[in-house]
Amino acid sequence: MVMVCYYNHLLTPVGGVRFSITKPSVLRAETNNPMASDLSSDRSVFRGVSSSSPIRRRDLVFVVNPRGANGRTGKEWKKLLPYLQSRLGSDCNICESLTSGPSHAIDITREAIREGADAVIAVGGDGTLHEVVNGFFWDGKPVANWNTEAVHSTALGLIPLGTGSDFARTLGWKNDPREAIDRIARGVRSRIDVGVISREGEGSHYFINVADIHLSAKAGFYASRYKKFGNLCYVIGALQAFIGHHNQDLRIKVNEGEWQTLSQVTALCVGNAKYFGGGMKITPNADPQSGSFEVVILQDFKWYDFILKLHKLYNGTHLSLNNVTSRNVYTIEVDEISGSGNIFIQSDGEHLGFLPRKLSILPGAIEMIC
Ligand SMILES: Nc1ncnc2c1ncn2[C@@H]1O[C@H](COP(=O)(O)OP(=O)(O)OP(=O)(O)O)[C@@H](O)[C@H]1O
Repeated sequence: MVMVCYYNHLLTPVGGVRFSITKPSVLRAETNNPMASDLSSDRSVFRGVSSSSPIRRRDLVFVVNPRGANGRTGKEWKKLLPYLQSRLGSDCNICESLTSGPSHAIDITREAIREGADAVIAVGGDGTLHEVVNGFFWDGKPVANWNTEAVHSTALGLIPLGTGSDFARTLGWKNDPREAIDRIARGVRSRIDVGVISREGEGSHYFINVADIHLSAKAGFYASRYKKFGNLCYVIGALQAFIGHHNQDLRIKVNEGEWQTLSQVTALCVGNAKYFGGGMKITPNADPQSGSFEVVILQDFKWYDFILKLHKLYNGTHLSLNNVTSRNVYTIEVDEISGSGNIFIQSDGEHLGFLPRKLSILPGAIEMIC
C-alpha cells in the first residue's frame, strides 16, 4: 500500500495546516504557515515513498507548536529534522504539521486519526500534548479511523520541547529530543489512562497530566503570561495568584459517594501523573497506568507555608505535612460552597474555567509510544 503524506503551500487558508481527504488511503497535510520549516518544501521528506515491500510504512504525524517554550520549540524542531529523517525516513512516512494557534493541534490530531495515521506525535510542551490528547476524542468518544477495515490504531507520541514538559518527567524521560525520536523509531506502545472533566451542559475535556483547582490553577493562569521567562514564569504566576487569594471551603464527592465538605482548601490537585508547575512533584504516587488518580489536597496554607515547605512540594515529600492529604480516586466532583464563581480550574497547565467540575479516570484510554 502506498501512503502519501503530501505538503502543499497553495491550498490552505492563512496560517493553517489541515488534513484533507482525497481518497481513503491518502494522508495529506496542507499549509501556508510562514513558520513551516525549510524541509517542509522538500517533498522528498513529506511525500511517502512508494514501497514494494510487504511491510507497511508507518504514517507518523508530528504536530509541532512553533511558539512553544517562547519559540524555542520551533527552532529546536528545525535542527532536529535531519536526525528525524535519517532515523525514521526509511521506514515511515513523516508528516510535519505546524500549529497556527491555540486548539489547532486538536483539529490536526482528529483528522490524522480519521485518515489512519499510525501515530500522532506532540512536539512541544504540556499544552501541545494536552491538545493532541483532546484530539483523540470527539463528542465524548474516541476518534476512529474512517477506514473501518484498518487493523492498526493511532498511538500518541511525544517529543518534549516545552517550558515545563512535566508529563515527560513522570515517565522518567530526559529532555533529549533525539532520545524521543529513538523511542518513536522503536515504536513500543503501552496503554495509558486519561482523565476526563465534565460539567453539566458542556462537552467533555480530557487531560493526561494533572488537573488542579484554586490557588495552583490561578497561578498557572498567570504563569502562562510569562512563558518568555522560562520556568521562572511559575514563580511569577504564583506570586501574582497570591495577591487577594483566600482559602475556600469546597465540597467534594468521591467515587459517587456522599458529598463532604473540605474546609479552607488552598489547592486540590488531581494527578494522572506526578508533576506540574515546572517540576513540582505534587501528586507523587500518581501513575498513568494505575487506572486511578491520586488526589492531593492542601488546606489552610498561608503564604509563608509555601516559603517554608516549597522544597517538600518539589521533591514530593509534602504528603507527610499535617494539612496535606492524599487519596486514590476514580471519580471526584468538586464544587464550591460560597457560590463566588471564581474558583479556577486548569488541566495540564491550561486554564479551563471555574468550578463546578467532575473528573473521572478513563483507564488505558490511549496507546502511547513509550
Ligand atoms: N502557533 C501558535 N501560536 C501561538 N500559540 C500557540 C500556537 N500553537 C499552539 N499554541 C498554544 O501555545 C500554548 C503553549 O504551548 P506548549 O505547551 O507547547 O509550550 P509551553 O507552554 O512553553 O510548555 P509547557 O506547557 O510544557 O510549560 C498551547 O496552549 C497552545 O494552545
